Amino acid sequence: MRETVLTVAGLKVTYGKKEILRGVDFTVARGEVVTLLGANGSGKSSSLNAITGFVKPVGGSVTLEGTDIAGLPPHRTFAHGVVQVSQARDIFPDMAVEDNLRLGALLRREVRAADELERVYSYFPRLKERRRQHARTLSGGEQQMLAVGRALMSRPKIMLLDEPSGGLSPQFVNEVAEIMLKLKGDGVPMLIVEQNLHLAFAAADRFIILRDGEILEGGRVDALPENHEDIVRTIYL
Ligand SMILES: Nc1ncnc2c1ncn2[C@@H]1O[C@H](COP(=O)(O)OP(=O)(O)OP(=O)(O)O)[C@@H](O)[C@H]1O
Repeated sequence: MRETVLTVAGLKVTYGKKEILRGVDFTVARGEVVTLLGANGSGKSSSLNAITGFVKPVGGSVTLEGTDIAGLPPHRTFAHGVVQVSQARDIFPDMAVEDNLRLGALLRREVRAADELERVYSYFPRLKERRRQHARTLSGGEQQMLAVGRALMSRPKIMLLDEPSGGLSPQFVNEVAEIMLKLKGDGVPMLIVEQNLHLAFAAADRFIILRDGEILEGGRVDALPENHEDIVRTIYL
């Protein structure tokens, strides 16, 4: 059994009176990639945001390597080693690629930016070639690389990815799949929310299906049949 990195137990989120997460439980082990699936509005992004601290849960616990981080604000969960890459790819368009990357190492005291830059550039040589360019001059796929690269700069204990394929053309979706496989090969634990099942299953070891803020089903990706029709039906019907 691999050691558990993240344990989410009984996680509850409400917006006003509306219950969005009604007690969600799951774990992510060291080196494991888990994908969180579900129809629109089932609570996938809310789960990530409640772990990172963008949304404060009203119940339950979030434990990172034995430390309860539930309810901490994002800069504190980040300092503990949780990093989220969001759909909006919130990079700074008018800053150079390298300056965007360096921001990723701030707030993580144990991390040396120079070492991490070399590591990120070895992942993404294209970012090294473009390190002096403004981030806005990068292609969509390269901007996604930059967002992931910046997240890696903090040497995260776990990386949360919200729709890494969001808004990208099919050509770039393949690039994102390659990035995720590289990270997985390097043992970075990941929790991925992704509508594109092909992409989600390309990297994930396990899947979890949310419906109306509860876990409906889960299992190992390698135990799924070749065509995913049943899963699609479970998710959307
Ligand atoms: N800040 C907010 N205030 C009020 N309601 C919200 C807020 N954020 C999300 N919701 C609602 O909570 C529910 C769950 O949203 P969430 O974004 O977690 O779902 P999701 O599974 O990620 O959906 P999608 O695939 O559409 O992004 C939705 O009904 C959404 O409208």
